[in-house]
Amino acid sequence: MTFTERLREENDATYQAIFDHPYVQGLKTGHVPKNALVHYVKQDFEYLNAFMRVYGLAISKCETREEMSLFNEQIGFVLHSEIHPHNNLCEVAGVPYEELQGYPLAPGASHYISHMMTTAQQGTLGEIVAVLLPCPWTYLDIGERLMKEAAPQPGLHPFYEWINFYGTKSMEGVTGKLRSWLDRYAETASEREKEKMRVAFAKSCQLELGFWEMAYTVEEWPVRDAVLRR
Ligand SMILES: Cc1ncc(C[n+]2csc(CCO)c2C)c(N)n1
Repeated sequence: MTFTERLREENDATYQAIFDHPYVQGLKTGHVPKNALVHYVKQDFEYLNAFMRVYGLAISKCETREEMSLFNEQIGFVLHSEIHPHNNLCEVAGVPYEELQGYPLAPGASHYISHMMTTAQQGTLGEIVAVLLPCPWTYLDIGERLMKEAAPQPGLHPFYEWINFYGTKSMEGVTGKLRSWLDRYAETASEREKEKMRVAFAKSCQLELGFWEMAYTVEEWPVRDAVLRR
């Protein structure tokens, strides 16, 4: 069993809980409350900014052009392609994308980003890939299962674009590349480093679940007005 196969197996219950989450089930049936769509896009816009910064920190630790190229490619993908699924959710919510940018992070999103940033600042490249991998991998899992179970048709299913984006080749490509790099890093990592990779990966899986919950419950800080909009 490869290192990443083991990670997938160890976190199977979390993957399943993500798929069963009412937000994801709503994407399947085509019914997600408007305020949950809006909150998700606001938070995810900021999450993607943080994700690119983490790739930037990863580049600062690369020793080869091949590694630099992998992370550089991914920054381009987030910048230019991840806007499509966001646009789909905005269209269903009936709110322009531009209105959902620049909001403060809600607790769940903040927690996830802090976990990624801390790992990026303190960890090895292997730990950084481990912290990032659940992001494409849990979305690929959701996308593939929704493609099968909802079999969405263009023009008929409101979330066709979203499901199609995450359930097809490009997500498989990103996930496969990050997995093969992580498997490679694990081959030469010490037991202690591998343990850190396992913890980083497991926490990110849990925080992915937390992100859906944050969006579904429209989670805010306890004293809302005390957190200023940037
Ligand atoms: C909370 C959250 N988790 C995962 C994704 C999906 N995603 C974000 S960046 C990226 C590309 C990785 O290089 C992918 C697949 C998301 N949008 N929001």
